[in-house]
Amino acid sequence: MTSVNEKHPVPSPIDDPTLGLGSAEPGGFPQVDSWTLPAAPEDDPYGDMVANLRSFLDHVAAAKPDNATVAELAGDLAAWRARLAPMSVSEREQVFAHRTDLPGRGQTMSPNFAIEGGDRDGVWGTVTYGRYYLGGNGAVHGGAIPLLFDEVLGRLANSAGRSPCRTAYLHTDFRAITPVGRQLSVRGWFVSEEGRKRVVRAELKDGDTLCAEAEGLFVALNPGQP
Ligand SMILES: CCCCCCCCCCCC(=O)SCCNC(=O)CCNC(=O)[C@H](O)C(C)(C)COP(=O)(O)OP(=O)(O)OC[C@H]1O[C@@H](n2cnc3c(N)ncnc32)[C@H](O)[C@@H]1OP(=O)(O)O
Repeated sequence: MTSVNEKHPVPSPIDDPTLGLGSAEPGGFPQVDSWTLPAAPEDDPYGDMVANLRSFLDHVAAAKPDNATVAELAGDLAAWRARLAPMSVSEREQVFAHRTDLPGRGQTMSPNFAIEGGDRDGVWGTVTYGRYYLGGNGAVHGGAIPLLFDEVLGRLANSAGRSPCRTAYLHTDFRAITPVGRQLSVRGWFVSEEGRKRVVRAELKDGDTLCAEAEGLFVALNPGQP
């Protein structure tokens, strides 16, 4: 299946052979061993590219471009898609979301969580939601907040030499609107760890205002579980 756009047909992800994931990997994603993150190298084109990609998405969301600009952009994007398609690799080899030394883990799907510190029991840092995450009337989209919590708590629950685990539930309470374009503080901490079950909580604050809080249960994977 392709898009209706004649000039730059876009294959559906289902039909695009360059987007295959490679072989399934029991045990899930690579582990995060510690919050003591290595410093990103000074000359880091990947980090630079991801930062620009995030900013690009914010500008796409904020702009009201004329048709000529939109057509030119569509052409540029189509050219980049064609250039990247032959470079597609398996999940284990991909760079996107595997750069734990970069803010936001070097990806653009979840909000740009910048870690300030952490230990075996907790993690803290900041996040600034760009215009891309706008739900309406200055507030962040409600779905983008659990996305942040899953990222923060998922990393915490998988950290410090713990075995890989997955989110079983993630309960979010929205206490006040979460503003777009402000630096917010984020904190996640362990509540309990019993057998395979890891209960963790997190909060998102704008200054002293509690915007949202969450509790997650992460269950350690048994051998062979995807
Ligand atoms: C560089 C890379 C960085 C890596 C950094 C990565 C950061 C991002 C991390 C993102 C993490 C994700 O989003 S992971 C993706 C979203 N999650 C998923 O896709 C998970 C889908 N669900 C599952 O696969 C499964 O349901 C599991 C594995 C969670 C659990 O299944 P299971 O293994 O069969 O275990 P099961 O016996 O059911 O449950 C074990 C115990 O947990 C309890 N339990 C299980 N589910 C629940 C529940 N929803 N609510 C209450 N309790 C529950 C059971 O009652 C039981 O308690 P008791 O009887 O023992 O007392």
